[in-house]
This record gives sequence, C-alpha cells and structure tokens, in this order.
Amino acid sequence: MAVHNQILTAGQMRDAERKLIAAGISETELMDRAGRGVAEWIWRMAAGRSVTVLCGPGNNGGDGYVIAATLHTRGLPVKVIAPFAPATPPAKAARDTYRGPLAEKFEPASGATFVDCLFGSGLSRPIDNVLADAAAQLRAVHDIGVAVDLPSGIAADMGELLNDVAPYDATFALGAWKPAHWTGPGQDRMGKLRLIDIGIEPADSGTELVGTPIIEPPATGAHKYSRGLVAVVAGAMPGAALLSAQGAMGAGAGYVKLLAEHSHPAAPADLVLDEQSLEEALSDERIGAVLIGPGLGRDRKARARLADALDSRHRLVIDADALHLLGPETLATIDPACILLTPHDGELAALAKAFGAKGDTRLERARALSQQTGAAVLAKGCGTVLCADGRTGLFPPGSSWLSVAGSGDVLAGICAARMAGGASAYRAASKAVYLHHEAAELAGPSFSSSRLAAHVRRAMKQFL
Ligand SMILES: NC(=O)C1=CN([C@@H]2O[C@H](COP(=O)(O)OP(=O)(O)OC[C@H]3O[C@@H](n4cnc5c(N)ncnc54)[C@H](O)[C@@H]3O)[C@@H](O)[C@H]2O)[C@@H](O)CC1
Ligand SMILES: [K+]
Repeated sequence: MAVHNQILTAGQMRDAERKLIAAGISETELMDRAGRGVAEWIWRMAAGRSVTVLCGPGNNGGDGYVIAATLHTRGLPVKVIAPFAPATPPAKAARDTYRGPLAEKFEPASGATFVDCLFGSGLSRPIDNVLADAAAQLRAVHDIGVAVDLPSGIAADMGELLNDVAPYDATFALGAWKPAHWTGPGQDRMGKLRLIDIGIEPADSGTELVGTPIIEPPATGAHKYSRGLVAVVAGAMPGAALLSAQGAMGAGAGYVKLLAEHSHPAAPADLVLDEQSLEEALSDERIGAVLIGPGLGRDRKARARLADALDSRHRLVIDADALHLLGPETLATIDPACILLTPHDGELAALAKAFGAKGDTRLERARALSQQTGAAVLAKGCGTVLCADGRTGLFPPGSSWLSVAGSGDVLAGICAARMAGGASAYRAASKAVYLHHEAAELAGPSFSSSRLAAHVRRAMKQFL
C-alpha cells in the first residue's frame, strides 16, 4: 500500500478501484479499509463522546456504516441517520454489519462528532435543499464535523460548491486526493486534510499534489551568469517591478537587472539598473529569464515593451498588466515552451477570453489556457494551479496573509529567478510557490509585500 501525491478525478478513482478489484481485492474489502481507516481517526477525535453518522445511498454512505459499526463495536455511543436505503452491494453489506441505533428519517440529533457520509465523489448534481439543510443543521449541533472523502455538496473534480456547505474540522480523503481537496471554492470547507490509504497504487493521473521541493545550492565554480541573470522589465509604475526584482534577488538569481527608462531612487544598491533602450538591453545573450508585467501599464508604450520582450527570444515570465496585452497573434511566433504565464483569477479570465480557453473554474481555465497557448500557466490564488505540458500541479495552501497588494509581483520575481537558473517552467514555478509560501510564514502576520520579498532569501534555507 502507498500514500502518494497523485490527484485523481472521480472517474480515475473508479478506474483505480476496478484495477484493484481485478487483482482480487473485493469492493467490500476496499470499503472496509476506507471505513476502518477513518474510524481510527474519529475514535481519537471523539475521545469517548457520541458520534452521529449521516449515510447516503452510495458507497460514501457504505463507508459510513463501516465507520459506525467499527466505533459501535468499540463501545462508543453511535447513531446512524440514513434517509436513503443503501443502493450498492457493498453499502448494503456494510449496513448489515452495523448493530447500533439507526434512524431512517432525519430527526434531531445532537452529539459531539458529526460524520458526513451523505455523498462523496459520486455527487453529480446539487443536493436537494431539504436534505442539504438537514445535513447543515446536524453539522451545526455537533461540536466536531468530519467529512468522509469530501464534504457533501462539493464536486470532486473541480471543487465547485454545488450547495451551501458548512465548514468541517477535518476531511478524510479516501485512497487518493481529489482536485477539490486542493483547489476550488470548496477548499476552505475541508478543515484539516488527511489521506486514508486503501491500497490504490500510484499511477500517473496527470495531476499531482506538488511535493516539497529541493533547491540545489550553486555548484562549485558557479558564477553569476550560470546561476541566472534575470532581467525585470520596468514600466509605468516603478514599485511593482522593484518588488519583483527583490523577489528574484532572494530566490537565488546570480544577477538581477532592472530594465528601466528612468532612474529608480528606491532601488537597492545591489540591483543593477540598465537604462539603455529595451531592445539593446534585451540583446544580452547571457540573460536567463525576462520578467515583464508588474507595473508595466497597458498603453502603447507598454505594448511596445512587451513586443521587445517577446522578440528577445529569452525565457519569459509574463505577469500582471502584460497578461492583458496578450492574444493569439502576440504569441504566434514565440516558442511557448519558453513562457510562463502567472495570472490571478481576473487576469486568467481575461486570458481565457482572449485565447478562447473555456472553463468555469480556475482549474479548467488554467488547463485550457495552457493547452491553447502551449505555455506554462501558474494560476495563482488560494488553491494555486500550475499547468504545463499536459501536467497539472496543485499545492498545499499558503498563508492567507499573502492576499496583499504586491504579493503576486514577488511571486513572479521568484519564478523568473528559478527559470533563469535553467529549470523548466513547471519546476521553476513549483519551487517558486513553495518559496513564496515559506517567505510568508517567515514574514509573520500582516506583512507588506516588501517585507515578504525580504524574507524570500531566508525561505530558501528551508529547501536546501
Ligand atoms: N472508488 C473507490 O475506490 C472507493 C470509493 N469509496 C467511497 O465511495 C464513494 C463514491 O461512491 P459512489 O460512486 O457510490 O458515490 P456517492 O456515495 O458519492 O453517491 C453516489 C450516489 O448518489 C446518487 N447521487 C449523486 N448526486 C446526488 C444528489 N445530488 N442527490 C441525490 N442522489 C445523488 C448517485 O446517483 C449515486 O447513487 C467515495 O466518495 C468513497 O467514499 C470507498 O468505499 C473506498 C473505495
Ligand atoms: K461526504
């Protein structure tokens, strides 16, 4: 058995289950592993106090009967509420093993721990309001709320909220993570996340929870260019590009230049200002990556600077204002493998429109945009999504204090530094997200973005 970082859709989960069944493990055994695995945790959380389990008609409900039976056998006060009859053979078999109290209709029940086994990855439409309200009431009158696989009302594959879902204290993912655990609006309803191993073997599903990266220190004999020269293109508003440059300096670039048309008195002494024409400045073959967008503006001048950056053929991180100036024609002659786009949701929506990338969620749009453009897309926010070359990476959440102006500029700078060192856009962006999150932890609460940028350097230590 293995706990792994693959993220599976509901369909991929069913395929993985079929493989195990073909290998001789019965559905009942899988449900038993899932239910007993969750029951271990609930046993500890409940600490001898009462547990109410709400069971739905499918296999999520089946897990609920196994949980209830396990806890009841151990002597915990358990009550099952089952407004549906079990509809699958393993769920029926699981119900037959439960010998404790059972109500077939909703009835007021209070207690210490509420276990939501109404719907899991099989939820295919919004739950009927009466049922959803009754579940929410049960959640409200219990001290602790635990969701099995997913809080009922959250769609597994994209994380949409199909119903108004109350927040849980913990969610136990069964067998493998689903996209909804790490991205989408339902993410903040999950509470603490735990993965219960039921023997699903790791298989490349195309989507992963990106693991903690390792950052190599500079090689013996490294010099500033081998470590990476980052050129940050400044524009109308100097502050944003400066934040990016500071992020890049902290994230291991050997050399960071700010390509600006006018002086920047606030620039630190170790940031090199290059005031020659942008075209000339970008003709330096030693540049490892160019970052354009933060503070660029969106006027004619900004367009001209973006055109120079695109023409330079360097590896490019495109962020902020520059994302609003992109369209299929601007990228037509560029090798997309050189490009990392780093939109927040507003910029992602604008890009999706410009490139005809369809989708209702961040995950769908980011995938479609990466497919349409061939570029890597880091769709940032709570539940950041990274897509490149048909792969998708999701991340453990970062500090909510990252929701501050300039935070994205720092992230783009970190991305550029990691790309300038030669990493693929996917790997560079993966490391950048971790560095950004760690810098936020180190900066403490309520930081400004310049403080965040100042902590990137110390954040590196965590990954060396
Ligand atoms: N796939 C696997 O490998 C395993 C799955 N297990 C459990 O099985 C779950 C998936 O089971 P199912 O596919 O039976 O799905 P669910 O138990 O999530 O429920 C699906 C059932 O509810 C119906 N339904 C869907 N949306 C509804 C709605 N809004 N209102 C009313 N009825 C609705 C469906 O038609 C189906 O009958 C997982 O979440 C997990 O808890 C575990 O038992 C372990 C193994
Ligand atoms: K559930």
